Amino acid sequence: VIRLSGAGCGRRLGSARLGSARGMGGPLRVLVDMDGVLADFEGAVLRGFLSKFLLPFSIHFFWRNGFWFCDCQIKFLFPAKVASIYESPGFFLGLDPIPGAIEAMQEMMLMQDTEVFICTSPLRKYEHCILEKYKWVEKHLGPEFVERIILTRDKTIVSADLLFDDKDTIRGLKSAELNPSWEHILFTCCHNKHIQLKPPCRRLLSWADDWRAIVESKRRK
Ligand SMILES: Cc1cn([C@H]2C[C@H](OP(=O)(O)O)[C@@H](CO)O2)c(=O)[nH]c1=O
Ligand SMILES: [Mg+2]
Repeated sequence: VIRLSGAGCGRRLGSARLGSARGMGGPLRVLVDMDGVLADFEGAVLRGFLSKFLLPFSIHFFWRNGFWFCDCQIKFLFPAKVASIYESPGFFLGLDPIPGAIEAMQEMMLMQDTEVFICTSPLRKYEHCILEKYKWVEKHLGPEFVERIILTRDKTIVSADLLFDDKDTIRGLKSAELNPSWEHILFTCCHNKHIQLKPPCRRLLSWADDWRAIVESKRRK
């Protein structure tokens, strides 16, 4: 294993491993984040906030006149109210799939020499989150994907070649791996689209973007 150090994408470059993330052999391993990549967390927060906390007419007025509140603003302005939305029963199960996500996962699952896992973190207040994430996967992707869920608060310790995740900085716990084995591909979401990535960090604009080229780029030369 040749360890490269270097910053980027909010994490240090992982080790440049010969072959795939597991040494010379084995299929290419792809981790796909759930919220913000497969399931539309941000859209549900925004809709939930608007329906639950009727915006005063004035904000509606601004709303109608183009002064949009995006989820980042409402999260900043009303954190407790926003938390009450995503901590409520049914929130995670009710999330809409991100456009193209289901089709992409089904295709990735069938790719030669490739294995895909859903790598997702639970909320600290996990009562509803965990079961509903599993139910969501079964509902939208089927039982074979439920077998492929990796639930962790620390994604840095999971060994893989690629991680598609909407978080700009993937932090682990105290024992976090400073050089995760995977390359983090930033999946574009409303909260990260303004971020200028430093090369060689890469971004996937949506599932309509060329995710297949990114996967193929990791195959052993
Ligand atoms: C609080 C919060 C959580 N989440 C998601 C991220 C994690 O899921 P995932 O790892 O699938 O992206 C989960 C726990 O933090 O909730 C958001 O996407 N936005 C938020 O504002
Ligand atoms: Mg996410």
